[in-house]
Amino acid sequence: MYIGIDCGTQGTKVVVVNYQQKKVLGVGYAPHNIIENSQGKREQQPLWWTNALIEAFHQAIKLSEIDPLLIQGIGISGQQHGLVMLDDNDLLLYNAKLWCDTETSLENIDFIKLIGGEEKAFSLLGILPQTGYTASKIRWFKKHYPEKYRRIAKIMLPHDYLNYWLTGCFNTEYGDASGTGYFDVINRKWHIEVFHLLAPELDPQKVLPQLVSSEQKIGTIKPSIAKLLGLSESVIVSTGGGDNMMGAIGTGNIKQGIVTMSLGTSGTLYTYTDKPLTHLPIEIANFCSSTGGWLPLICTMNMTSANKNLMSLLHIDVNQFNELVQNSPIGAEGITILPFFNGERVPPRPQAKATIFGLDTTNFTQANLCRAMMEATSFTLRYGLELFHQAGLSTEQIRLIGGGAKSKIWRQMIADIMNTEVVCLKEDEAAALGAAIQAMWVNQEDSLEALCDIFIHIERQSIRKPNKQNVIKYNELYQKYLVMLAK
Ligand SMILES: Nc1ncnc2c1ncn2[C@@H]1O[C@H](COP(=O)(O)OP(=O)(O)O)[C@@H](O)[C@H]1O
Ligand SMILES: O=C(CO)[C@@H](O)[C@H](O)COP(=O)(O)O
Repeated sequence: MYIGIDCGTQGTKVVVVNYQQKKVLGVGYAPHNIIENSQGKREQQPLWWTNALIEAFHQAIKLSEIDPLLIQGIGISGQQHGLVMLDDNDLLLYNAKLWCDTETSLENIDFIKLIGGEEKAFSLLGILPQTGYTASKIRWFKKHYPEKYRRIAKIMLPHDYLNYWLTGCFNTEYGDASGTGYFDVINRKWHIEVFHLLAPELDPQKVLPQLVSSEQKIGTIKPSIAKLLGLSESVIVSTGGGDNMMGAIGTGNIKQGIVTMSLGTSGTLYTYTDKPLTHLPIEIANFCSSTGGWLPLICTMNMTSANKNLMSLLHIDVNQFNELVQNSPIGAEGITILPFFNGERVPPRPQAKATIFGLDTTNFTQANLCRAMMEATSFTLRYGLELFHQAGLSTEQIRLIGGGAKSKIWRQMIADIMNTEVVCLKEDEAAALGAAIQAMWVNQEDSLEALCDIFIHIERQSIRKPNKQNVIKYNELYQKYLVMLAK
C-alpha cells in the first residue's frame, strides 16, 4: 500500500494506492488559505500544509478502509518554486513565498542583471529565471528582512519542507531544483557561483539541500510522525518532486511524444524529452524531469485562480460557473479578457493587471463574463502551445489534468482552442498518483514504465475531439486576443 500526496496551491490531495490490486482506493482533500495583496504578495504558512496533509490523509485512509500500518511508502508532490527558510533551530523564518508571488519582480530583474543579463543567465543555467522562481524571493527577503536573512540555515522548496517534516532528511530532487534559478539544468547540479552572486553571505554547502535523483528513497518516516499518522516506523519516503514533474509521472509523460496540460491554480503544458533542448523560446522553462530526462514547460499564473475570482464576485460555485459558461456563445458576445490578475509568467508580464474589453449594455451578463474568463485563461495556454510549436515540440493529443479538467465544457473548449484531441485519465489526481508511483518505483522491483502502464489509463468517455466550426471561430478570437495583448 502506498500514499501519494500533492500539496497544490489551493489544497492538499492524498491518494491511497493498493499495489497488489493495482488501483487507487481512496482520495482525501483539504484546502489551503492564501495571504495576498494587490502588490503581488502570495504567501502561505507551511503549518497550513502539514495540517491539510494530516486532514486529507485521514480522509483518504477512512475512505480506503485500510489499516494504515499496511502502508509501505510515501511520495510527496509540491507546488514548485516556493521559498521556505528555517533557522538553526529549524524554526520558520518567514511565510512560504509562493510560485505565483509577483511582488519580487524587481528583484528578479536585478538578479538577472547581477549574473550578466538574460543571455548569460541562460548560458549558465540552461534556463532563464522568471519572477516566481525561488531566487528573486531570496533577494527580496534579504532586502526586507536583513537580520532574519542572516539567520537562514536551510532553504527549501515546498515538497522539500514536507519531506523534512516527514523524515528529518534535508534533500531535494533535480526536477524541482530546476525552478530555483540557481540550479544548472543541463548538468543537474547547484550553480554555486550563481548562488554566491545571489546570496554571498550564505554558505550553499550548508543552506541548500543535498540533491538526490528521483528513483532513490530519502529515508524513513520519523517515529513522531509515524505515531501521528498511525503508520509503521518502517515507511519509506521517496524524493517526491515538483507537482508538474509528479504530474508527468502520473500521466505517463515519461517518454517522448506525450503532452500534459494542467488546469490547476496555474495552467501548465509540458512534455518529456530525452535531451535538454537548446534554442527554446525563453518562456519555455527547460526543467529537468524527475525521470532522468527533461520537461520543457510553460506555466501561466492565472488559470482556475482567475475563474475563482469571478466566482467569488458573483457569489456562485463551480457548477453554477460552468452552467453560466454553457449559456453564453463562443466569444462571449464580444467580451475579451486579459486575465492577468496578479501579473503573468507566460507571456512574461509580472506586473500586469487584468483587463476586460468590449463591454456594452447588452453583452454585460454573468454568463458572458464567465465564458470570457474561461476563454481568456485558455487563450493564455494557447499562447504557450504556439511557443511549443515554434520550438518544434509536437502536441498531437493533450492529457488534461488539474481541477479544471473535471469541467466537460472546458475540456471541449481546450480541444477547440488548441485544435487538438483532449483526453483525461481514469485517476483524477495525477500529481498525487505520480508521487505514489515514484514511491513504488523506489520500493518495488518494477520499472517506472511498468508502473505507469499498470496505473495510468485513458478514460475513453472523456475524449474530446476539436469541432471544426468552433476551431475556426476560436482561431479568429485568438487573433483578437493577441491584438488586445499587444495594446
Ligand atoms: N468542474 C470544474 N470546473 C471548473 N473548475 C473546477 C472544477 N472542479 C474544480 N475546479 C477548480 O479547480 C481548482 C483546483 O484545482 P487543483 O488542480 O486542485 O489546484 P491546485 O493543485 O493548484 O491546488 C479550483 O479552483 C476549482 O475551482
Ligand atoms: O510555478 C509553477 C510551474 O512552474 C506552477 O505550476 C506551480 O507548480 C503551482 O502548481 P499548481 O498549484 O497550479 O498545481
